[in-house]
Amino acid sequence: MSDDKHDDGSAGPPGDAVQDVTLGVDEELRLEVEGKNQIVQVVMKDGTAEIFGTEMIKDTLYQFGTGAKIAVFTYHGCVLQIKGKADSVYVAKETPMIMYLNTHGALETLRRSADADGKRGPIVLVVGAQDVGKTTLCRIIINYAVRLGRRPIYVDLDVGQGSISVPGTIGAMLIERPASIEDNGFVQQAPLAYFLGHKSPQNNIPLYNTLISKLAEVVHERMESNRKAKSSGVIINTCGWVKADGYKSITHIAQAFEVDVVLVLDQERLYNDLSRDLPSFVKVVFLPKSGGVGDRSVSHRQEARDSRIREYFYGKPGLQPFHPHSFQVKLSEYKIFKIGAPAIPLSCLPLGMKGDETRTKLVAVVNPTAATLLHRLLAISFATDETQQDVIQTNVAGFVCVTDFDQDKGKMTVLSPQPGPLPKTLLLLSEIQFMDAQ
Ligand SMILES: Nc1ncnc2c1ncn2[C@@H]1O[C@H](COP(=O)(O)OP(=O)(O)OP(=O)(O)O)[C@@H](O)[C@H]1O
Repeated sequence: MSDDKHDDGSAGPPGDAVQDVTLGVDEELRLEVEGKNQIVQVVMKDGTAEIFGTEMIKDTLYQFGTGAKIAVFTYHGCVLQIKGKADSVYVAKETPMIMYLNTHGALETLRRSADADGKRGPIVLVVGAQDVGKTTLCRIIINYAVRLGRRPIYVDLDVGQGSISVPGTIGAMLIERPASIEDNGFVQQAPLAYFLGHKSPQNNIPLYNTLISKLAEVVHERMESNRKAKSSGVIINTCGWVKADGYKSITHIAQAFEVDVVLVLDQERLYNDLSRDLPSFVKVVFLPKSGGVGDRSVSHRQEARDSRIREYFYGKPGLQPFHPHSFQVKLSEYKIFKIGAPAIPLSCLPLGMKGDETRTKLVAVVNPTAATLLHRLLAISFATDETQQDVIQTNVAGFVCVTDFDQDKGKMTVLSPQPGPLPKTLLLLSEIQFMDAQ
């Protein structure tokens, strides 16, 4: 790596170091930005390169802010210019990218035969422990498919990070163009989101499994109604919950979505267990993780969750900002529910009732207090009647955050992406909190 400083007058904080980096065939530059308010700029000056499957455009400036952890990979070699102070910048010669590309090639073969036979394209499940690069692998193979003109459906079941809506939801969306490099994700067009209300599926497993079955049903319907989506198939991202109930949940997902291919990242035991337990027509494939993916601490995950919610309301930092609205709503005009009564010992349940049933029960939040609502996210449900079945199995329109509560006046102030009034009157209380410190 050469490290020559120069001052060409282009964008970037003055006085920052400029590095020119030449990458050879199949090499990757890994870059991490940790410091507060730090920005690193990357320009590809020559050759070809991509960031998690999205092609970089020559002589275009890409900016990465605090928390960015990216890899610029090249199949044919390139020259990059990096400006600004990154906390870690290094070139890796060993990457699993060729294996990921081959996986894409195999999926593309399945898509081609689906096209020819008028059948469904591959339904692919990506599994592995936490922090092995599942979301990144999904992004790479979706980008490769979209670059060939495919329109796959992306399903995100990772409630902890919630890349399709906010944390605490699972969802799906049709992908029509590659992920944005700077926005660090796919453009959200009419995403379909279902409400769990917890940051981990373990907090309400029966509800999580019910939502998965419902989402699978809707995704299958959407595939049938869109020829291109049908042959392009589905890519499903999961959370890193792989043991005991987590393993059962993976097999439930595989069954509900009628998965054809499972990509197991990094864990041989999981690969062996799934190869043994899933039907023989399901192809289970083991893939190594990238050396660039590192473990994230609990606090780092919490920060990632907070910044995902902040982005939902305010947009990505440093990029085109959103302008959320803040307004008061009268509590008497809305009905607030939470899903799931506390678990009751089996011996105390009425005859014939299963323990699981209490966990999907709709519980009205009557006379809420500041302690119940303040800083909580509320989902706005599209449900048209207040039956448990309808509310649980209906997708949500979006979210607001309660920023103030006036018990005497019976009003709360909400932060909302849209101006008031709220489009629906049925609200669902999430356990997830957000401190609006803009
Ligand atoms: N090759 C790479 N080089 C550097 N950073 C990478 C690379 N691949 C992925 N990352 C970064 O590693 C972090 C974790 O990756 P990712 O979110 O894909 O893991 P995950 O398994 O989905 O995590 P989770 O368990 O939270 O679902 C992300 O910030 C991602 O940008």
